[in-house]
Amino acid sequence: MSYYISVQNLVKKYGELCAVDNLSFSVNKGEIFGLLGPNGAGKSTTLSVLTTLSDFNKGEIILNGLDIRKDKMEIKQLIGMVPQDIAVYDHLNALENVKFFASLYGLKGRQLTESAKEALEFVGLSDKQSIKPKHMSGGMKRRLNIACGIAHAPQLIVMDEPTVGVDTQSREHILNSIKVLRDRGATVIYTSHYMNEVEEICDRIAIIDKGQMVACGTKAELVSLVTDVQSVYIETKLPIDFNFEEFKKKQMVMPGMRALSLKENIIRMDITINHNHLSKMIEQFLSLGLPVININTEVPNLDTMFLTLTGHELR
Ligand SMILES: Nc1ncnc2c1ncn2[C@@H]1O[C@H](COP(=O)(O)OP(=O)(O)OP(=O)(O)O)[C@@H](O)[C@H]1O
Repeated sequence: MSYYISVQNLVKKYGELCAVDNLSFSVNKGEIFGLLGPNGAGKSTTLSVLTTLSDFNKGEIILNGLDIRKDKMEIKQLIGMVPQDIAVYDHLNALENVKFFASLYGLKGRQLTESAKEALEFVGLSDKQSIKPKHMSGGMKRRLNIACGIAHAPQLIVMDEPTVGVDTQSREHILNSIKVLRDRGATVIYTSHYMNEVEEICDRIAIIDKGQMVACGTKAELVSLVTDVQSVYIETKLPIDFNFEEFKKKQMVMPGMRALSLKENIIRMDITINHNHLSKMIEQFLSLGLPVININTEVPNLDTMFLTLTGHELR
């Protein structure tokens, strides 16, 4: 299988400090690929190497069939970078800012203006074209930062913590926009230390810590590295003569069932993820005359996974 991006044994040092330590991963075309890790894990450094902004000590990076050491200029043209620190000019208004960045990629004249306006519309700032960044909220500035990185319609969009310090509305807007960019065919690399964001939008996730790869895969694949069991809580109304031990004996023969327990009117079932057939469980409850009042599923999250694999919390 050929990947859109292949990073092999990447090493990047700052003096004695090895910020990226023999990192390897691949990104498919058209996916949102998340780089997740605590502060100082090496995410920004990896992005700055990938976007050709920094050199590296060892390793091989192939992007769209091009070698990053040999084909830097061609690779630059494919990329749109949304940096962690907002990089817009205070003396330019929103439209002028976006036009400035898009012009660096060769856009000119009417095409430049149209692309810049489209990018502003895309991030929900079309009515703010003539506003300067200093008169914008943090969330608006973040969205302008994104417009500046995408106006030239790059194949690869690299976003370094694009939601830091934004209000909920802007955050939702940004996350939805990223999915739309992916659905339009762009490949997105997204870094964050917000676990829930990465879980929500990324197709695959690489978890890095101290410059090294901890694990890489879809959320389900990552979670399955540490556990294959999830808990299902079914709230019911138990008859006075309900015999839990008998009920348990019957349920335990179900494929994948690991444990059952009862607390008040809630029955907890620990079942392997690939055997979690909710409809069958509901049928069984109903056939025994037990109404299903509420169902909750506790899926192990990436927090648990990170803690289990590294021995410390993500933050
Ligand atoms: N220009 C630099 N010179 C020296 N050390 C650096 C430089 N940039 C980063 N580092 C160090 O390299 C390590 C990795 O930093 P990096 O910024 O890549 O991590 P990160 O995962 O992006 O963290 P954050 O989430 O805080 O941005 C850290 O120990 C950091 O202090």
